[in-house]
This record gives sequence, structure tokens and C-alpha cells, in this order.
Amino acid sequence: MLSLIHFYGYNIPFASVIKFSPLKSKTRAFGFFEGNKSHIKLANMEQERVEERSMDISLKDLSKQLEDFAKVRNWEKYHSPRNLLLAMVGEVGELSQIFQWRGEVDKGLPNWKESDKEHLAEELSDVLLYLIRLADICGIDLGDAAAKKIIKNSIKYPEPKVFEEMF
Ligand SMILES: Nc1ccn([C@H]2C[C@H](O)[C@@H](COP(=O)(O)OP(=O)(O)OP(=O)(O)O)O2)c(=O)n1
Repeated sequence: MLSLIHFYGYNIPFASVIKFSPLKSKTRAFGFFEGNKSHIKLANMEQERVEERSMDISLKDLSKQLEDFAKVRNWEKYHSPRNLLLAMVGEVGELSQIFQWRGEVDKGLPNWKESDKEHLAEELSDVLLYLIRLADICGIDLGDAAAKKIIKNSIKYPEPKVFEEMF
């Protein structure tokens, strides 16, 4: 017989607790709850909506989410350009620590543990989120600026001509 764990009034099959991954399956795990309650379906729909949206999320979306995040916590007073820059540099340090003392790392990180990859994804995200917030607070449209910079780069570093590629 499947063993059940009691959690906030719900009986959860033990197997689903083992599968539980806090990063990806937070609400999907609710689908394993006993019964057919409508809020379970809603939780699953919300999870699907978040996963769909995260596939093509824009810098503007992230910027708005960060603005709301700071607003509801009354943290706007801390989000000055200088504080955000220092916070971002701190996160770059945390990102660097992941690679520290490992020697050269193969592309795709084939020999890394899943937990190390998840940690890397989190630190990369922290750097990106502070960068986006910094740009927003400085009144810079980062998507627009980055697209313009790519064009500028291609003018500064033109593609090699065909005969140059032959030699
Ligand atoms: N004043 C703050 C504090 C945090 N954050 C957000 C942006 C980052 O994505 C994340 C950073 O949170 P932490 O400072 O807790 O840093 P870590 O998540 O890296 O935790 P730790 O340093 O314990 O590993 O939270 C924010 O927007 N404004």
C-alpha cells in the first residue's frame, strides 16, 4: 500500500515528496494530493502559466516584476543606483565562487551535479536581476540599449570577407 504523509490537512503520497523539487515542481506537487479539489487544479494551472511565461519572458517583464517586488516590501529606498551596483558586484562574486578552484570547465557542464547547476542558475539570475533593476533605476531601457550595442559592435568588428576566411 502507498504510504501517505500528513501535511496541512492533506495526505500526500510519500513518492511525491521524494520527487519534490523546490525550484520547478513547487505547485505541481499539489497535483499529487488526494481528491479532486478545484484549488489543486488552479495551483497546477498557475504553475503551467508561470512555466509558459518564463519561456519568453522579456527584460521589461522582469523589470516590472522587480519594481513590484521592491514596492510591496517598501524597499525602493534601498534600490539606489550605487546600492544596486554594489549588490550586483556581490552577486558576481558569488557567481565566481562556483567556478573557483575547479580548473577549466567543459561547455554544458557535463560533469556537474544537478544541485551545482541549480546554484549556478540562481547566481546568474541574481546578477541579471540586479543589472535589470540598476538599468531601470537609471532610466535606461536595457533591451533597447543592448540591441543598439550589438549593431555598434558589428560595425566596429565587421564580418570577415570570404577570401580572408580561406587563409
Ligand atoms: N534589497 C534587496 C535584496 C534582495 N533582492 C533580490 C534580488 C536578488 O535576486 C536576490 C538577492 O537575495 P540575497 O541578498 O538573499 O542573496 P542570495 O539569494 O544570493 O542569498 P545568499 O547570499 O544567502 O546566497 O533578492 C532585492 O531585489 N533587493
